[in-house]
Amino acid sequence: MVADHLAAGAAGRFITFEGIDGAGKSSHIEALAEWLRARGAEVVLAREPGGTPLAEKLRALFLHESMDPLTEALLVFAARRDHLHEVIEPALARGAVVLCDRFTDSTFAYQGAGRGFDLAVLAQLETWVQQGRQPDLTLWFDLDPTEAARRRAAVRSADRLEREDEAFFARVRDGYAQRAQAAPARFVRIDSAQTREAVRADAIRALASRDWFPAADSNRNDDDRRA
Ligand SMILES: Nc1ncnc2c1ncn2[C@@H]1O[C@H](COP(=O)(O)OP(=O)(O)O)[C@@H](O)[C@H]1O
Ligand SMILES: Cc1cn([C@H]2C[C@H](O)[C@@H](COP(=O)(O)OP(=O)(O)O)O2)c(=O)[nH]c1=O
Repeated sequence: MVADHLAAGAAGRFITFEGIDGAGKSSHIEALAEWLRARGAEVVLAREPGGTPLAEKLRALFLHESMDPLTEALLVFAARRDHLHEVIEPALARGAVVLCDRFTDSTFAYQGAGRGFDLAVLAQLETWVQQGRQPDLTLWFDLDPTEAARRRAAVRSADRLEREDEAFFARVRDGYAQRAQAAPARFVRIDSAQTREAVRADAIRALASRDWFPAADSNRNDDDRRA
């Protein structure tokens, strides 16, 4: 059970990456993982929907089959439940840093704000599935939908959600803004219209500002430093 891990006192950090498709979040996850490893962290890379064999099967259904918004929500939360149980909670319990490409803010933004699905039902599913688990930090890569569509078109063919129009992505973006406003201590907004280098620097600054990850040198004890 998820709750068993929580009861054991999870020591790790759970960091999520959010934004509309094409905003640039996936481009920076590996660099942030390297930054964390340089500070001695065990890093677990994850994505949603997906991250376990079962959740990856649900991801394939979710991305390629038509379905109504409740079915979408149930599928992503089913995948999330398996992912939490099999990967995220055990990793946090052993002190790892989990970097997850999308999590429940995506559900509120896409199924809630984008599709117009009932936010109260999503909140109920969130409670059942997560049992109190929330990200410690969420990096929101924020980009204008027109520019995001341009970036996507340059590099990949669209899946079912990416074929939605710009009005849909404008609503999804508003959905993120609402989630950020409701949880300002957890969210850091990153201006993704900047160059890749500037976006990466902002993302690293957001991690560094938390004081959770001391530089490798400061892990040494005083005797080491005097030597
Ligand atoms: N700051 C940036 N400026 C211009 N292009 C970018 C920037 N960041 C990412 N890209 C490009 O935009 C595309 C989408 O980026 P990606 O990281 O896959 O977005 P996401 O994971 O948010 O959907 C990729 O081709 C990527 O190289
Ligand atoms: C996690 C999640 C993703 N999604 C959507 C957002 C994306 O369009 C799609 C797959 O996410 P992702 O693999 O992150 O796509 P990308 O690399 O293009 O950002 O699933 C939801 O609609 N609800 C959710 O709860």
